[in-house]
Amino acid sequence: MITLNETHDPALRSWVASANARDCDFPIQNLPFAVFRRRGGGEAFRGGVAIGDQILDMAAAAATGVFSGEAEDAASAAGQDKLNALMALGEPAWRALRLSLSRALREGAAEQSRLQSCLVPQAEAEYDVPARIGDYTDFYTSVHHATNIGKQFRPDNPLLPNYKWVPIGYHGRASSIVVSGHAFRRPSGQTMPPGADKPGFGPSKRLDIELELGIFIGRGNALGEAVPIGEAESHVFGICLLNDWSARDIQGWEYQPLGPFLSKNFATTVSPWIVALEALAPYRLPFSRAAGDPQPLPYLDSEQNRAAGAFDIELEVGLRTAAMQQAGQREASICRTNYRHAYWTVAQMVAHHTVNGCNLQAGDLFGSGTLSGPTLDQAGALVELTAGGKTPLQLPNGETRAFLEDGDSVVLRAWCEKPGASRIGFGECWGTVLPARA
Ligand SMILES: O=C(O)/C=C/C(=O)CC(=O)CC(=O)O
Ligand SMILES: [Ca+2]
Ligand SMILES: [Mg+2]
Repeated sequence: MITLNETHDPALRSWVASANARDCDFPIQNLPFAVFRRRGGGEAFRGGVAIGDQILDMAAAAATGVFSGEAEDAASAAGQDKLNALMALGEPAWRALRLSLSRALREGAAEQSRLQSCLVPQAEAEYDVPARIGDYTDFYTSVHHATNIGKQFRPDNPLLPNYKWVPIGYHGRASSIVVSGHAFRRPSGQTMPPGADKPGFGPSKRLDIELELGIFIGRGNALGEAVPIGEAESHVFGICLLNDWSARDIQGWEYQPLGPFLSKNFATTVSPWIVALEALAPYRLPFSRAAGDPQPLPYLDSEQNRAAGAFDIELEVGLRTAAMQQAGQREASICRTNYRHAYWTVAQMVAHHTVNGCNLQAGDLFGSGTLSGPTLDQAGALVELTAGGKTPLQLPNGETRAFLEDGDSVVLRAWCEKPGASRIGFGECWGTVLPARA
C-alpha cells in the first residue's frame, strides 16, 4: 500500500524561504539527492539535498550531529562522493533520513542554526553523475513509441507480438552516461542510405533525442534470486530524467538482430537530481490493461501494482538552437506528455529484470524507454514528432528541425502537480550537440 505521511503534508513550509515559492521544483515535500560541488574551487564532490534554490551539503550536515539513529548512518552515506552507499542501505534508512530532513528543514526547526551554514546555492554548484553505475538497462515501456518507431523501422510489423507480454529491454552502456550540462560530439558511424547497395561512413545525419525517466536501483538482489513484484519497489531508490540520444541512421542499419549498439552508446544524459520514490507517493495512479490486451503473467502482476503501480509525472522537452541562444531566446517546447501512459510499470521492470536470477546492484540504472503518449504531439523523440524527418518542426524563430543540428541544446523537465498535494519537480536535464570530430 502507498501511504502518505507527515513528509507529504502540503502545509509544510521550510526555513529556506525559496523552497516555499509556488512553482519551486524543490519544496520541503520533495528533498531529492544529487552529487555536487562548488564550481571552480577544486572541491571534492559530495552528496546534497535540494531545498528551494539551495543544496544542503550532506557531508557538512552529517558532521553537525543533527542526525541520529538510522538517519545518522544514512546521512553520512549521503555525504559520500557517489550515492551508492546510501542506495545500498535500503528503504528503512531512506525513510528515516527523509523524515529527519523534513523535520530539520521545517519552519521553526531547532536544527536551523546548525544547518544554515551547510547550504550551498544551486547557482554556484556543478554536478556529477550521482552514482557509480555498474549496469544500465534501457526498457521500451511506451506502447505508443514502440508502435510509432516500429512503423518506421518495420512497416509490415510495427508492434512485435512479444510486446504486450514481455517488458522489452536491452543492456546499454554505463561508461558514457553523463550528467546534465555535458556537450557531446555528433557520432560518426556506418549507415545504409535508402537505395544504396553498400553502407557509407560519416557523421550521423539523423541525430535524435529520447525523453525518458531514469530509475536508480537501491538495494540489490543476490545472483540467482528473483525479486517478487510485491517487493520490487523496495529495491528502487528514486527517479531522474534521462535523455537517450540516438543516431537513427546508424540504428536502422546496425540494430538487427541484436538491437541498438553504437547508435546509442556515445552519450546518455541524466539529470543531477534523483527524486526518491517516497516523495512520489502522492502521485501514484492505478495501472490497468485496456480491454482486449492480455493481462500480465502472474510474476508481473500484483494487487499493489494494479492499485498504484503507475506515476502521474508531467514531462516536457525543450529545444534551443544556437541561433535562439545567440538571440537570448529561451527554448521552444516540442513535446509535452505524462508518464501515466507507460505500458509497463517500474515494479514490473524490476520483477522482469530479476525473474531469471539476474542480480541488480545498488546504483544500477534503468531507462524507462522513450515516453511517448497517445497523440503525436506527445511523442518523446524527433523521429516520431517529424514522421521520420518528413514533417520538420517549425520553431518560433522561423527555423525548422527534422533532426538535431550542431549547436542545438535539448532540455528535459518533469514535475508532479495536483490539487491537495505539493508540486514537486525533477529539475532539468540539458545536453548540447557539438560538431562531429573531423
Ligand atoms: O523499435 C526499435 O527497433 C527500436 C527502438 C528504440 O529506439 C530502442 C530504445 O532505445 C527503447 C526506447 O527508448 O523505448
Ligand atoms: Ca531509449
Ligand atoms: Mg544513449
